[in-house]
This record gives sequence, C-alpha cells and structure tokens, in this order.
Amino acid sequence: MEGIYVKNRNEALSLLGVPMDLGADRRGVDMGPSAIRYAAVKERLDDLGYEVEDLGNIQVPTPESYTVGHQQLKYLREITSVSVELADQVSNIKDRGRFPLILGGDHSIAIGSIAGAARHHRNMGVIWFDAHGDLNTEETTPSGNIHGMPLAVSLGIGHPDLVEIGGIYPKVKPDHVVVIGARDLDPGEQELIRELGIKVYTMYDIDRLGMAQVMEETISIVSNGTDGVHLSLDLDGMDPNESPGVGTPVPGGMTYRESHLAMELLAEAQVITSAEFVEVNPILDSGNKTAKNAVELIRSVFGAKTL
Ligand SMILES: NC(=[NH2+])NCCC[C@H](N)C(=O)O
Ligand SMILES: [Mn+2]
Ligand SMILES: [Mn+2]
Repeated sequence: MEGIYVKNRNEALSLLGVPMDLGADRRGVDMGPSAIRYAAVKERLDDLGYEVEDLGNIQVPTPESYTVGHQQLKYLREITSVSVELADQVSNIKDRGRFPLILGGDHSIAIGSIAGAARHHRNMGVIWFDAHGDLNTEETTPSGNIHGMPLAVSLGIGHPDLVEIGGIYPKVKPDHVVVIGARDLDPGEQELIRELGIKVYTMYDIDRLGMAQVMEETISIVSNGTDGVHLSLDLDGMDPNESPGVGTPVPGGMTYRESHLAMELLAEAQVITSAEFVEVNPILDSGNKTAKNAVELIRSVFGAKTL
C-alpha cells in the first residue's frame, strides 16, 4: 500500500470545499473553506510542485431555510443529501487518479468523504486527529449534533440513512482506526471505544510517549492489512491557544510543533490516500490563524521540508 504523493511531486491534487455547518448547529464553520483558501492553500501547494486544481464548493443548504428535524440528529436529511453528493465527488476525483483534499466545514463531512474514498479502498485505515472521538450515536449524543458522530457512522454504527451512504458499510473496521489527541470523550464514546477496542492516543499518551512514537505506532496500525489511509484532521485537536478558530475548543491540545511532526511523519511514510481538514471557524478565529495553521499542516503532510 502506498500514498500517491511525495514520491512523485508531479502528482495531481484536487481541492474540494464543503461549507457545512449543519452538523455543528452553529454558523461560521461554513466559511472554513473560504478561510483556508484565503490562507493561500492552492498557491502554497503549487509551490511544492504539485499540480493543483480547485473544484470549488459543494452546495450546502443554509440552516435558516430548514428545520432541525430530529432533535438527536439535527438536520439529518440535509446532511445525508450533502454526504451522498460529497461521496460521489470524492470517488470521481479518485477515478481521475487524483488525490482528494477536502476542506471543511464541520466534521460531519467525514461521513461523505470516507464513503467516497472507501469505494476505492475496501480495507481503508483512518487517522482521526481530534480533541473528540466523534463516536456518538443518536442514543449517546449530548448535543444532537451530527459532527459528533462521523467516526461511529464510518464504523457502521448510527442511523441507517447515514451508515448506508455510498452503499458500502461498514466503511472501516475498528482495527484500522486510530484517534489522536483525544481529551473530551463522552461516556457513550468511552464505552464504544472499549467495546470495539479502538486505538486512542489521548493527550496523556502523547505526553508520555511523545508524538514520534505515537505516529510510528499509528502508521503501523493503519497500514497493517489496509489498501489506503484517510486522514481526518479536526483543527480542535490542536491547542486552542494556537488554533482558536474552532466551535468546540478543549484546552490542553497538541501544539503546533507536535501537530507538524505528526504530518511530517505521515509524509515520510507515504501512506495517506485522501485527507480532510475540518472545523475551521473564521468567526471565532483571530487573524485567520487557524486557517493558516491548517495550510501549514497541509503543506507538511504533502512533504514540505525546510531543507
Ligand atoms: N467534530 C467535533 N468538533 N465534534 C465535537 C463533538 C462534541 C460532543 N462530543 C458532541 O457529540 O456533541
Ligand atoms: Mn473535535
Ligand atoms: Mn471532530
């Protein structure tokens, strides 16, 4: 198994924005793709020698025009239809031999991007960089917000409308999933993690082992017996002092340096076959700092080196 970038700098990347905020039930994160583009994501990847196309944004309904619907699964219908479209677009990008780089939007978009990537990688690994587990279901959710559920959905757990998106389910197996940076797990999520034996590196583990070892172990877990790896990076995994522009900040997160090292080690390992960067909320940000961090992390994962 092998990622499609770094080795070959002529490789083609496709940027796709998903201005979704329905999964967070809070405005601002819909402007994430614009904020990341404003931070010059395309130009900064051009500089690395990639052929980059920007496909623009997927159309997402505005919350003001819809009702929440189900209280435990807010905007289920609208999120389902966007996810179906996103899955198709990600799959089309891969059909064209290009690398899908998805810009969020709240984390519910992972449902669609993983569904699309899973069509091409039937044994896909997933790295979930996040303060949260995003392993809730309609029974365990404290908020009813679907952005707290996409990892569970990808594992085949949750509302059938979400789980069945893309026609393949489960999309990933618990043995091939690693969560990095967790420091806020709801009781139901903790139970599910134990039950399924999902590997979670909490902030405690990162402090004890160091990021280098965490990534070495992570890479070996997600590449063992898999045919591709999706990176799902929630900017709230980073410390809110450094990345304040997120809707659900949790203190005590990964530093700028730790996050970069993680991306650099992924670049060296050449394992990532699709990626998304989510939860950037420019309304809550200061000076577009969080979007700029996203762009720097994107550059690192695509092999940027100082020397
Ligand atoms: N992608 C995120 N930022 N998720 C935050 C989820 C917060 C909380 N665990 C919930 O389910 O509501
Ligand atoms: Mn999060
Ligand atoms: Mn998340």
